Amino acid sequence: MRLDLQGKAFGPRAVLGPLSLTAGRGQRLAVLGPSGIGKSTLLRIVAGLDHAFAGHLSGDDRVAMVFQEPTLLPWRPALQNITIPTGCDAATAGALMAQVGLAGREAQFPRQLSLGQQRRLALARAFAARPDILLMDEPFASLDPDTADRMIALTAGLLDRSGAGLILVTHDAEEPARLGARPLILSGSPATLGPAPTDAR
Ligand SMILES: Nc1ncnc2c1ncn2[C@@H]1O[C@H](COP(=O)(O)OP(=O)(O)OP(=O)(O)O)[C@@H](O)[C@H]1O
Repeated sequence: MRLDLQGKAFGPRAVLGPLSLTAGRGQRLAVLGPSGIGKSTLLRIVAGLDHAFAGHLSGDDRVAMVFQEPTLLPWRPALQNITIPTGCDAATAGALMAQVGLAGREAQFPRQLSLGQQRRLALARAFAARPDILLMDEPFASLDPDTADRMIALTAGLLDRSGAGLILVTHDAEEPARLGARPLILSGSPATLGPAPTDAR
């Protein structure tokens, strides 16, 4: 995947300036920056969810997105929350549920799961789509520290096993290292991408 962005505006407001970003299998990147700088906007462009920008997105990598909110189907049991959106078979979905510690909960509905369990289900669903690049938008925010730790470890393990690349959007300066991701900072107005200060030393 390669994004050559000339600019992205919402109405008269230029949010993102010229920047380039490349990602692929096995490559892990993290995009950091203050609230409102344009991190989610950048990720939505990379995901192909926002086409209203000046520039060019190329590559045929398969992407899967994990949002901060689990965005599950409330009236479908956990297993079908994986099989329906991704088209994967029940055995694959069940194996992924086991890998994220949800074995035995296949028939439960999202409201019967804790927030941490719902997030893990959303993580399993993302990997069921067999992505070349996993896109994550603040996936560990508003979890208690132990639950966040567990989810970070699960994500790292699933990335290792699948070989998928990662673009992580986060506020947390420690998460990139914990996932082995190269930190990039979004800054300025309109915002552009640069290496994190520790990277530049
Ligand atoms: N659909 C939209 N219409 C108009 N403005 C928008 C839209 N989406 C985002 N913006 C604006 O673009 C800017 C960047 O938003 P974005 O959500 O990408 O920032 P962010 O860095 O992800 O913020 P946060 O860390 O708080 O999630 C913000 O000023 C926001 O208000």
